Amino acid sequence: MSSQVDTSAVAQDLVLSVRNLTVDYAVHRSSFRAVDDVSFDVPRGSTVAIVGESGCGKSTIAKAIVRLLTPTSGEILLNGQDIARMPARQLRPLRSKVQMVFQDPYGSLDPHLTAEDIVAEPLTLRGIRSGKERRAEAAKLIDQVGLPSSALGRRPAEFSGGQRQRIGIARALASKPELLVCDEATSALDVSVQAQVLDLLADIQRDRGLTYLMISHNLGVVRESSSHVVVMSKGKIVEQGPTEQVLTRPRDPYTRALRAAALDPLTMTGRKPRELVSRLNKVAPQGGPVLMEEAV
Ligand SMILES: Nc1ncnc2c1ncn2[C@@H]1O[C@H](COP(=O)(O)OP(=O)(O)OP(=O)(O)O)[C@@H](O)[C@H]1O
Repeated sequence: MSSQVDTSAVAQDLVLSVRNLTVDYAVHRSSFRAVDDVSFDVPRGSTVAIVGESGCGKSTIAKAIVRLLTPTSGEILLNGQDIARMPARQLRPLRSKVQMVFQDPYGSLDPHLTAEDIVAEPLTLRGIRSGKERRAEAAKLIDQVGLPSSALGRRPAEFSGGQRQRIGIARALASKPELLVCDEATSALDVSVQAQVLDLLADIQRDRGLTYLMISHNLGVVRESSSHVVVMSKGKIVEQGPTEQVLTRPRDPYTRALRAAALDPLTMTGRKPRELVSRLNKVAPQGGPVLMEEAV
């Protein structure tokens, strides 16, 4: 691992540049390639989305970026510095710069802690340790995500899904990150609540100049929130570019099939028609897992 800074990424003002990323999981005595030679850039202040069917490797990329796992090969340049295989000790001061908002607002918050404690936890990364300062900062963050101050003393079970996701966002903001990785951050929510959370994320981005990497299987969310999109299938990128262009004039047959599936009224009602699945499998790259019906 090199601690050198990549000057081309810095010159282009890329918060994140993922280059030739490959991730293998150990499975029994063998290994499974979940992400295969993936490269994309995330310019400062932008929102880049990664889209693709379940199992295509989206969360694995997210986990590699926040270093919940160490990739097999490739580079993850954060502000030009490769963190892909950086040792924990060196990584610690960079932890505050990248935060993650998880899919499941029910499972990702500690049920025993109050909203104040949850939001205050990452303040340690900024060296904020005094109780008074932590309480004041947590109150500010809770206000920024549109929750009343009375929320501070309540525990996760006392909130709705959308409110819980707001707490998750407040927690993610507490360390003053430069990059938020939102892994299916709205997919557990009702459509109207989903829109409110996306609006909140857009407001926060405007106010703070934050950069987002949005991971979603939902093309509607991708269209709504991102300027660039990376389309993945079976661990590989099949197409990437400006969101509007990729979604309105997809070049790759897989993207076209994904779009057709998203527009299909049967899919929108939650049913998984067999023919759509087989259509997606026909146009997906060779190798990797076969798309299951329930994955559409
Ligand atoms: N710890 C693991 N060990 C072995 N295989 C794994 C592990 N985690 C994920 N995989 C496999 O790697 C592939 C990619 O998984 P990943 O969770 O990244 O997909 P995804 O696109 O995020 O899917 P979803 O949208 O359902 O979350 C899948 O085939 C999955 O079964």
